[in-house]
Amino acid sequence: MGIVFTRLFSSVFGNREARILVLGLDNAGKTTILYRLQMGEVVSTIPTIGFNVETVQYNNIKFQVWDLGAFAYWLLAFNWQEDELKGAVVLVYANKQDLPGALDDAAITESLELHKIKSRQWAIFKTSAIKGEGLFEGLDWLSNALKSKSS
Ligand SMILES: Nc1nc2c(ncn2[C@@H]2O[C@H](COP(=O)(O)OP(=O)(O)OP(=O)(O)O)[C@@H](O)[C@H]2O)c(=O)[nH]1
Ligand SMILES: [Mg+2]
Repeated sequence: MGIVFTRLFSSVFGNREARILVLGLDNAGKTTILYRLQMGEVVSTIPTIGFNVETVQYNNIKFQVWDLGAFAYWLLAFNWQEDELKGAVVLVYANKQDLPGALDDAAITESLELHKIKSRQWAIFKTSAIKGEGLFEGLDWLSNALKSKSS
């Protein structure tokens, strides 16, 4: 897995490429979000075994999205090097906002201690992958953050 993350983004014929590593608790909605972004539809999912890699083109940026199941995440944790994520920006989706009792963005910021991140750009967006809400707002932020870094 090591070589996969060596290049976070590069220019390809005027379009940019970025890699997104999707991390989250089991059942959080990672795979649903991935397919919602890619196809604009809700697909039924089963727990991810291994990983999914899909490409999402948005705002002139081609995002290669790595959605890891628990085992792939475990493998990665032992294999990745710090500098492979150097310069990475952090986008947090506070998903399942359509469910009663979902934590809002302020509560999640506090529990993940996002406010303590000083060395990277980060942002949090409330989303409902089922309803298709908030996801592209997050990608807008991400593409602007990547553009401002590389200009
Ligand atoms: N109500 C609600 N359900 C959601 C939302 N997003 C995902 N789900 C449901 O949550 C369940 C788990 O979604 P997945 O996308 O498989 O979650 P995952 O994070 O990929 O799970 P693992 O692969 O097991 O780590 C599925 O039944 C989804 O339909 C959401 O925004 N709202
Ligand atoms: Mg999954």
